[in-house]
Amino acid sequence: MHPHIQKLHNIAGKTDRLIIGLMSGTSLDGLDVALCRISGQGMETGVELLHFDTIAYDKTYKDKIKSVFSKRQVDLQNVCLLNPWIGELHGEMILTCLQKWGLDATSIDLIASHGQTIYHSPKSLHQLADYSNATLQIGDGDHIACTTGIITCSDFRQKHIAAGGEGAPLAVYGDYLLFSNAAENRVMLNLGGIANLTYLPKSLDASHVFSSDVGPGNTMMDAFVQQHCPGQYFDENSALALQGNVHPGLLTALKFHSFFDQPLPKTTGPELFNLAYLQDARTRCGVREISPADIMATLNYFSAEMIVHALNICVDKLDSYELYASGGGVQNPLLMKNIRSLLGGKKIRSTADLNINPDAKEAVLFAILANECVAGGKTRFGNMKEGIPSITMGKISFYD
Ligand SMILES: Nc1ncnc2c1ncn2[C@@H]1O[C@H](COP(=O)(O)OP(=O)(O)OP(=O)(O)O)[C@@H](O)[C@H]1O
Ligand SMILES: CC(=O)N[C@H]1[C@@H]2OC[C@@H](O2)[C@@H](O)[C@@H]1O[C@H](C)C(=O)O
Repeated sequence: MHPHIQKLHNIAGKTDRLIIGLMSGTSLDGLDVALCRISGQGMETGVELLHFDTIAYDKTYKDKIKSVFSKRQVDLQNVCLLNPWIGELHGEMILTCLQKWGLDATSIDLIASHGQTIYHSPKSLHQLADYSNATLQIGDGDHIACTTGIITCSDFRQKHIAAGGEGAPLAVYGDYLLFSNAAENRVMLNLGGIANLTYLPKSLDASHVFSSDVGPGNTMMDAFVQQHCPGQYFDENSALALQGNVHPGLLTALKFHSFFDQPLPKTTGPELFNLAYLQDARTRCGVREISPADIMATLNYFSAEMIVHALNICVDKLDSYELYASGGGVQNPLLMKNIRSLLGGKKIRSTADLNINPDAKEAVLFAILANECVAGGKTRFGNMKEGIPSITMGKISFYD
């Protein structure tokens, strides 16, 4: 047996594992790095979040990614160069975190790397008969493994597509293992660039778990701020949106898209919800002059309304449920206020109430996917109808 297979076998046999989960999302704000101690597997999974940091991306990084991000026409050499470049950079960022936390790479069992999505194209977007759902994450795992000397599990989304899914949302797998609770129905709402939700029935029946993207979270607001306020990346504390009013005509035009008529589950990304989408809605609503503050107030309300629309479909026949939010959008006060008021004042909890920092949640969930990849795989979701194939995801990279 190759010594590295033996090493993996030993890791799989441990009672708990130190796993670093990485998430670099659609907002391109930074790399989320979550060091987790994970015990058990499946419904017996236990997680302790030992350290969490977001390593902010500098302007150079953002510009490099933006040159290929969610664009149909790109310089292919650029994509080729960025794939190892991001892997090495993410590896170096991990080494920086480990130094800061006073830990040696040899003490870490695994890295779970999401990579950087540069294009997400479910069939509903490309509509090409000869092709299936497709998604592309770069930042290759071999480069992370060789840079850090830590076995790396990466590229989780391809298996999901190979098994008939759309490659997302994957959070549902970890949400189910970590947050399902027999005392209450739960909806986990992640407010990232794209908003998504997971429904966790109190029956704990994996075949009734449900998950879907629902539309834009922050992505259109971020894109508009970046265009309108050079040097700013997002509408900090809703400052711009709070100065404006919702423009009813623009709101109606924004909501008029076939994506919102498609049944759940579905997935999407900035390939659809971008400045061109906004421009198209502005043209269709026919009003030339709308102030930037009104546009931002309208985009904010648009995200909230479409999130609540999907949420209401998802919880339609339930007597009761508790809502737990996570992701950067939790820090957008107007977005939270709009969601709350559209839900009739319902209390919105945070995953902090479940002991997981809402900013760290997605990185932790990828650590759980890696744990399942090496030591789990026994949970049967078994309801392919709902886009959640019963599979183990991730590819293993050794450093030797
Ligand atoms: N103080 C704040 N005020 C307003 N918005 C904020 C604030 N802090 C963070 N955000 C929003 O959160 C975003 C980052 O969210 P997050 O890190 O969850 O996104 P992501 O992981 O890239 O997204 P995704 O889950 O779609 O991949 C920022 O781009 C911004 O829109
Ligand atoms: C293709 C891709 O990267 N999708 C992301 C994105 O960001 C949010 C939403 O769109 C979600 O579907 C997904 O990420 C989370 C982590 C998921 O798969 O659950």
